[in-house]
Amino acid sequence: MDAPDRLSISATGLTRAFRTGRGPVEAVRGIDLTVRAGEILGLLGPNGAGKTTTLRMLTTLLSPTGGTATVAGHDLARDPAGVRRRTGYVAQSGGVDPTVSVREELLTQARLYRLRKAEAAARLEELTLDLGLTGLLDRPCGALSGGQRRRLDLAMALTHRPEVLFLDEPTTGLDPGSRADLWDLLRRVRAEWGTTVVLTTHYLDEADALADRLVVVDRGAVVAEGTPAALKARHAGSPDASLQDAFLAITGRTAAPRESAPVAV
Ligand SMILES: Nc1ncnc2c1ncn2[C@@H]1O[C@H](COP(=O)(O)OP(=O)(O)OP(=O)(O)O)[C@@H](O)[C@H]1O
Repeated sequence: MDAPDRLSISATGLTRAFRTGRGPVEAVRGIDLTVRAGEILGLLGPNGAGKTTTLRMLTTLLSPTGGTATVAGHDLARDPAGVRRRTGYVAQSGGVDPTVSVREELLTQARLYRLRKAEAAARLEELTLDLGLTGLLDRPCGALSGGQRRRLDLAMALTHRPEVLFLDEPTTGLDPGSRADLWDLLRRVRAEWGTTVVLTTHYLDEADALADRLVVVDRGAVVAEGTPAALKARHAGSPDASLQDAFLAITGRTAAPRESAPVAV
């Protein structure tokens, strides 16, 4: 595996403002971030904190309006193609074609990354086994369950063996069993390939169980960072306290996703 101190991501003053009809929105205001190779980093924050905007910048989908970053050894502004070659991204809602089979979708992805035919077939077999997609290859993507669909999204993002994998709320909407399966998968990907993983989540149990280190973002800026135990000790009084309490102390809000807001009956 990589030397422990090698950095996969180093961002300084990363900023993104949007112009809107109601004036400028500063979605991300000067985020500094370092992620070590092989680390699993959890990006937490209340709704609208700037997590997705940060991931979209680090994956080259959105240009920063300020700041610099190096991702997997490539400069974000000077070499976006280099960044794209070495990173994978699972967005909140992946764009697979519901009518196309899982096999076809994976092979198309392999072609997009210019894998040769034999290489693509070998990678397909490997990813199918690793991500538990055996038996699903001839199914249309639209017929997959939520958990199966996330595994396909993950397989697609891993097709080109990226050094860094970005995941935006990968387990939102999954049942507890499928969530735990995905955590195991991510741990396995990291262990086998040394992949660096950066994920956003609103589930604090997930952040606690999976992430080596957490960065809490609020109103576009980093407001706390550390291991789950360190954040609990520093902000909730004890390493055995709950991450919910630490998050509440840091941001003044709960981490609940928008759709889980209480519904009046
Ligand atoms: N294209 C855009 N145009 C205008 N404002 C935007 C745009 N994209 C994001 N924003 C705003 O930037 C802020 C940060 O949004 P972002 O989606 O990054 O937050 P988030 O932390 O991912 O939130 P959530 O947890 O709800 O997904 C929000 O106020 C959002 O409304």
